[in-house]
Parts: sequence; structure tokens; C-alpha cells
Amino acid sequence: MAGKLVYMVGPSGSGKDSLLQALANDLPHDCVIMKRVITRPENSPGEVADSVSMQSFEQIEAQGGFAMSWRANGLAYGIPKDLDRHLGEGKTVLVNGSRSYCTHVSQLYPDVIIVLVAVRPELLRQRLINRGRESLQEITLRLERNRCLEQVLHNKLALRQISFFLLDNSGDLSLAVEQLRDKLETWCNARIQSEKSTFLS
Ligand SMILES: Nc1ncnc2c1ncn2[C@@H]1O[C@H](COP(=O)(O)OP(=O)(O)O)[C@@H](O)[C@H]1O
Ligand SMILES: O=P(O)(O)OC[C@H]1O[C@H](OP(=O)(O)OP(=O)(O)O)[C@H](O)[C@@H]1O
Repeated sequence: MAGKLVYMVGPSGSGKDSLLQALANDLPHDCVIMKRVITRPENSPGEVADSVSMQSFEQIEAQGGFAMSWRANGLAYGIPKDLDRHLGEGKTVLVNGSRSYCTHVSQLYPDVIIVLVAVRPELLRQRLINRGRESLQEITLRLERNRCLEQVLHNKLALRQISFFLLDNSGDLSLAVEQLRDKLETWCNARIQSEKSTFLS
């Protein structure tokens, strides 16, 4: 039984991590959220991740310990191989992902659903400042990266006909969480239905 990969992307500060953290408290049945391995210092505010040195990261990567890995913002990010086990068990698996890695992911996992988290641009800077994880200089670089990536991503998804679900998180977080939860239920049910009909045919 094959599960479903849900790859969440969006500008830095759009709320990917907040959405995933909120969902974690009330996850739909058979859904899993992957914890990432990141070369970010331990105890950084925000996302709960496994912090490792660049040397350890490269070792895990070389030994094939990641289902996927990428570099951005001066950091390295890895998704442990457990991802494939969860998918094999028929789970719906959520990953906090990178816009620049979307097309690669769609080659590795053709059934992937991309969730594109969006937020009104004027809110982004303030949200990043409030989060207090990056310096002002780093925040400026992330906002610049957002500007560069936005159009490229839309073009890439359209060109390769990769479908995505646009999730607006400009309003209250709970509204976006509710919307995402509903979508997850729909995707899970659609998968179960299609498995039933394959089994019956
Ligand atoms: N809907 C929202 N309303 C207000 N603040 C939010 C909302 N969603 C997220 N935030 C805040 O914005 C900041 C960035 O969110 P985060 O989840 O870290 O984004 P990302 O993981 O996409 O970079 C955090 O401080 C978070 O608490
Ligand atoms: O290619 P991009 O879409 O820009 O994404 C690059 C990386 O930035 C984000 O991680 P991180 O948690 O470091 O940043 P964020 O929480 O500020 O998005 C995202 O999850 C990717 O790992």
C-alpha cells in the first residue's frame, strides 16, 4: 500500500513550521510529520529538529540515511529514510520542504502533493522579526530569496504540470490549520477509495 507525500513549501516566515506544529496536536489518522535533520544550532527558536554538525550531516548523507536532502540559507536539511517506510505503510507524510527542491521531489515521488503556503508580503518581514531566530541581515537575505524564488517556482510547477494546493496563512493561524486538516482528510479518503476500487476491479 503506497502512502502520500505532502511537501509543504513557501516563503521563509509564511508559517510552514507553525502549521505543522499546530497540526501535530491533532493529526488526522494515518498522518505523520517528519522531523528534519538540520545543521542549525541546537535550541534555536521555532522548529523542533535534530541538530547536527555539517560533518555528521555529510556522513549520514553519504551513508544513504536521507530520503532527501538539500542546502539553503547556509544550512543543510535532511529528511530521514523513515519517510519511505511510512509511505510504504500507506501513511500520509508531511514534510517541511524547499521551493527550489520541488521539481526534484516530484521526480523522486511523482504522486507528491505540493502545499504552497502563502502570506501577504507586507506581513512576512514582521513575522520573521517576531520569530527572532535570524539576524536582521539574515532576514533581509531570506526576503530577497523569496522574491527571486516566487516567480521561478510558479513557472516550474506550471511547466512540469505539478499540481499544488495554495494555502493562505495571512489570517489567523487556526483558520489555515483547519483548511489544511480538511485537505489532508480529503486526500487520505481519496487514496483509500482508490485503493478499494483497485482491489475490487
Ligand atoms: N497566521 C499567523 N498569524 C500570525 N503569526 C504567525 C502566523 N503563522 C505563523 N506566524 C508566526 O510567524 C513566524 C514565522 O512562522 P514559521 O512557522 O516559523 O514560518 P516558516 O516555517 O514558514 O518560516 C513565527 O513567529 C510564527 O509564530
Ligand atoms: O528553497 P526555499 O523554499 O527558500 O526553502 C529553503 C529552506 O528554508 C526553509 O527552512 P528554514 O526552516 O530554515 O526556514 P524558514 O522556517 O524560515 O522557512 C525551508 O523549509 C527549506 O528547508
